[in-house]
Amino acid sequence: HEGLSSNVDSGSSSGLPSLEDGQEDHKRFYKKPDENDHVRKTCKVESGSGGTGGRSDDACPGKPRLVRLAGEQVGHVEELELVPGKTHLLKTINMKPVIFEIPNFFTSEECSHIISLAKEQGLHDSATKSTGNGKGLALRDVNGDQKLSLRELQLTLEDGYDVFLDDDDIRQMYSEIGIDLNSDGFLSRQEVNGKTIGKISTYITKLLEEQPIKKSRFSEQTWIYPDQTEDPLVQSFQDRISKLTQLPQALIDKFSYFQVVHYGKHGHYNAHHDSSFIDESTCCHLTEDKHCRICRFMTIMVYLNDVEEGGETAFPVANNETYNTHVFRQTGMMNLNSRCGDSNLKVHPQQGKAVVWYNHFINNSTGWLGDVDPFTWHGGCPVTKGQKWIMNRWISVSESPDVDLAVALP
Ligand SMILES: O=C(O)CCC(=O)C(=O)O
Ligand SMILES: [Fe+2]
Repeated sequence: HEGLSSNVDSGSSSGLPSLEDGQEDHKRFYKKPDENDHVRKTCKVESGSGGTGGRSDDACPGKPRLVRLAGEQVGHVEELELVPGKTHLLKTINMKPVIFEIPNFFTSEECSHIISLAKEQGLHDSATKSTGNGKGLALRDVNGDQKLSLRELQLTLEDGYDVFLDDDDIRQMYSEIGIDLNSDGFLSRQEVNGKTIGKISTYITKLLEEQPIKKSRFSEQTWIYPDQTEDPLVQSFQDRISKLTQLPQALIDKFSYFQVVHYGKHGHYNAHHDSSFIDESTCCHLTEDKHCRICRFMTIMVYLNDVEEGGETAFPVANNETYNTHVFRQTGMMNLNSRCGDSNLKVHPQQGKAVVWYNHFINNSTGWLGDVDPFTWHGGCPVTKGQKWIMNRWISVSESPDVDLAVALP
């Protein structure tokens, strides 16, 4: 069976490196604003870039760079003309990580229109990770005491199945499948045998069918592909994104699809990063290629309705000076379904409002995709009354401008 002691939670074994694991960009980024060299306010769009040129900056003419809007400070407001003849306000609501709000990014008619497009297409249950067959389940004896506590079993399942259980759920499972016979709340080496993982696996698969609320993400979704629709709003959305982000048009055009998500009662999405940590050994996703990791430089999320109660977007570690990945995970803070109240920042849903943030820093030497900003952990709090509709638009970027900007568009 799986060796209990060999699965110490080292953060990186779970695919979630700690801040210490090579996270350098955040240290550079979150220093005094005047020393901040990641935000290039001086760079200009090259004339005639026509979808292939990137942005350059005065210090480095001709070299394309990604750009991040500075934010300046909480409360800062900038006027933007995202739609001809209309003014939108870009409000800085947080600096670590940098988060913006744009009220009325969509009108209420536009929101309803997008909801109808999604309904016409039909929505499907959202899944984050496949529930697997339990074969890869790595028992997480975090403290190395050769037995698994209730919390350690929860962590094991959070990794293996994307299911978030509490102590009572685990006890119930033990009693139903007949393990932990002495009911001490620990699984010792003697209590774990070759059949244990299979029994747990079967139990969890059934439980998720019966109680989807235990999933990491409880919602339904669909994707809308602008290049497959003549819809004028979808085209105008592309335009707004381009004006807002000031990123090369090629990036905006390349992955233009967006996701519409619907949460019913108890719908939620536990804390996650929208992108993946840099890993030299894997490619950034350029297509739906499952081998590559997801690289989403930026998130633009829009609330499509007013939620009667709950459904805030929570940033549990925003501004947390003592943030540490291991502590965050092990204390169950990812579980927004039950811990939303402990979040440092919560954005209230409001129809038409966009929330915008950068999942990555800019790598200072390449000018392109840098580390993930670990402070961007976020998720959707449970909807306690009514329902919630959102749309997600991610700006995907690979490690290199040569790849991203060279793509000839049809
Ligand atoms: O529902 C929310 O407020 C957050 C959704 C989210 O983070 C996502 O879909 O990636
Ligand atoms: Fe997200």
